[in-house]
Amino acid sequence: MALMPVKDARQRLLAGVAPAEVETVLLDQATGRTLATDLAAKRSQPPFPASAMDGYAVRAADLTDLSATLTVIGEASAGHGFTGSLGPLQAVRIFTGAPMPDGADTVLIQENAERQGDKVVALQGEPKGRFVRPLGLDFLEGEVLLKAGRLLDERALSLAAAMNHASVPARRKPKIAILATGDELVAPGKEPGSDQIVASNAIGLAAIVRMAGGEPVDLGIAPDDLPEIRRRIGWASDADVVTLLGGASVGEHDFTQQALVAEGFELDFWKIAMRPGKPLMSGRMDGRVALGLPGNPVASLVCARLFLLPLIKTLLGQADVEPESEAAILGADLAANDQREDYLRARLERRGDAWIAKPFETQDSSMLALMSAADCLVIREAHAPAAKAGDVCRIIRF
Ligand SMILES: Nc1nc2c(c(=O)[nH]1)N[C@H]1C(S)=C(S)[C@@H](COP(=O)(O)OP(=O)(O)OC[C@H]3O[C@@H](n4cnc5c(N)ncnc54)[C@H](O)[C@@H]3O)O[C@H]1N2
Ligand code: MOO
Repeated sequence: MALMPVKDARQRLLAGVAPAEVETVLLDQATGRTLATDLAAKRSQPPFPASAMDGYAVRAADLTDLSATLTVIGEASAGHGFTGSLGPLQAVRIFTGAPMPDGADTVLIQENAERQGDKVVALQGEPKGRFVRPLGLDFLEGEVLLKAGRLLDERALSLAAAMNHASVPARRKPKIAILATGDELVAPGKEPGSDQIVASNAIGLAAIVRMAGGEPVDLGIAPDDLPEIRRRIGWASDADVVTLLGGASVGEHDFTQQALVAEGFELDFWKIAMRPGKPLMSGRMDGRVALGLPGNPVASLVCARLFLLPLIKTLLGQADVEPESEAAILGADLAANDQREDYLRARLERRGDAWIAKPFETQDSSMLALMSAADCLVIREAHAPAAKAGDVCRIIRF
């Protein structure tokens, strides 16, 4: 049976997924959230023509004759404007950020002025408007500066504050329930039995969810037992996405699919043309998504990056949800590929202007140490012909 191509599977997973609801979030709580609606400036910045330097507010025309002496009639500093008006051959001592006094059009910086008592002499002329920031130089009231779908990072949040928003409309954090399955699993820090290993996938998944702006909901570890897996899926009735780890393959202890269907999810796809990640599965119920990730730890993390991450971004209403890839130079020969699109763990090295991606010789999907040592994934398309070191390839950086 032909396996479903990775791109088709992702398209199907994301089709019809609506963004989560909007909530109002205080700016200092909004880091990493996603803006839900366009945001317009409530004020102009600067709200007045302002000095960009420390010096003297003057009229440029008065500096054409350098023998002229100007009289200092007052002072303007940030937060304390000069209330009067400046006439010919007058100057106001001014500091960075202060409003320009009426009548002044130029700032003479103090390095280019000689002050004696209440008099000041210019050491050089200045063009009109020098060192003056016009009203609205940064932005004008009413301008839409942040678009819906924008990730609220330090730049967006500073701008929202400058626009005089104390809070922003943001998408609710999508709830991503995570259930590990397998008789062999014990939680990190516990003593595994002789046939057991430590469960690692849920920890990595939760990290990806948090970094993407979602809220992980830990459903713990279920044994390979259908009723218990179903019971735990039931705990997640308010989750946007239910993620099951392991049990996705064809073995007699693989219950993921059965459990999801028994809980009312309609299976959308199962098995894709991807390595690692072949047994990936997705289902739907009333707008909620179920994702069955393969148990092999590397497969689980690669699938999370390629499927869960775009899903969370879609739930957050972000625009560019597809995994970002870039060109690099292959650092090793590779054999022709089969029908599964391959995501090879690789090291990245800078050589001159180019990035060289060297896949590890071993690509077993159980090997977390190599996964954590990798800088990127090299993408090998399905049926790609053999490639040589020095060929161009595409990579996804970590
Ligand atoms: N006959 C076939 N066998 C397998 C196929 C196949 O097509 N035909 N596919 C293989 C591929 S590819 C993968 S990937 C695995 C995935 O199988 P499952 O999703 O059913 O995963 P499990 O069997 O439950 O576990 C696989 C492996 O991963 C370990 N594991 C599971 N959960 C965790 C966890 N939370 N943390 C750490 N490690 C975990 C588990 O102990 C197993 O070693 O199937 C192949 N088989
Ligand atoms: O595709 Mo599995 O994910 O080879 O390990």
